[in-house]
Amino acid sequence: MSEPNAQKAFPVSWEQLHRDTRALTWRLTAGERKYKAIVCITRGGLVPALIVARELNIRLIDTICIASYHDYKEQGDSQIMKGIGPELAALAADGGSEILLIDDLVDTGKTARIVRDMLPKAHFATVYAKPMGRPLVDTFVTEVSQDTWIYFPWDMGLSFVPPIVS
Ligand SMILES: O=P(O)(O)OC[C@H]1O[C@H](OP(=O)(O)OP(=O)(O)O)[C@H](O)[C@@H]1O
Ligand code: HPA
Ligand SMILES: [Mg+2]
Repeated sequence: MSEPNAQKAFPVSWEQLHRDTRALTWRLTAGERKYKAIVCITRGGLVPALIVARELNIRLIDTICIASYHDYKEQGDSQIMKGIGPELAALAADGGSEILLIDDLVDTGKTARIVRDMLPKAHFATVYAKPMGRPLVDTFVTEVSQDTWIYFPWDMGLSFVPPIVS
């Protein structure tokens, strides 16, 4: 689990996230598997899922709603607020072999473990991964160290930066 005072910061712009998610999609197309539906883990998986769905021309998209970080950077108990819907019941029946699970990142792997238990045969893809969660992900793009905090564009805004030399 990331500490509140992670040593390193890894800020990601909208453009970089778009590029990295496209790179994730290229990796996904390198395999033989074809997917009939995307299940994204809210909320962080929503933006990557949009981009992957557009690139793979998948229009059947569902969510698993999990909240595990209730305060800024502090991990609380995981809470499943919504599972997959009845429309995907047939696809989920064999464990989800034709389902692509998408999240923005794996950190400790706690969220990944929950969704893997729900859909053990689904392909689990994230844009970013930290070492603790990495073994739980099938495909990802960029690994950062465990003591790095990834700042997503929806959590940031433009602000003044003081000069290096003042
Ligand atoms: O590997 P873990 O230690 O479980 O951490 C990874 C999860 O934490 C974040 O979600 P969060 O629960 O903060 O909710 P959010 O997606 O709504 O921001 C992130 O989007 C992943 O889903
Ligand atoms: O590094 C992170 N950044 C943003 N959200 C997160 N949730 C778990 N780890 C992270
Ligand atoms: Mg999340």
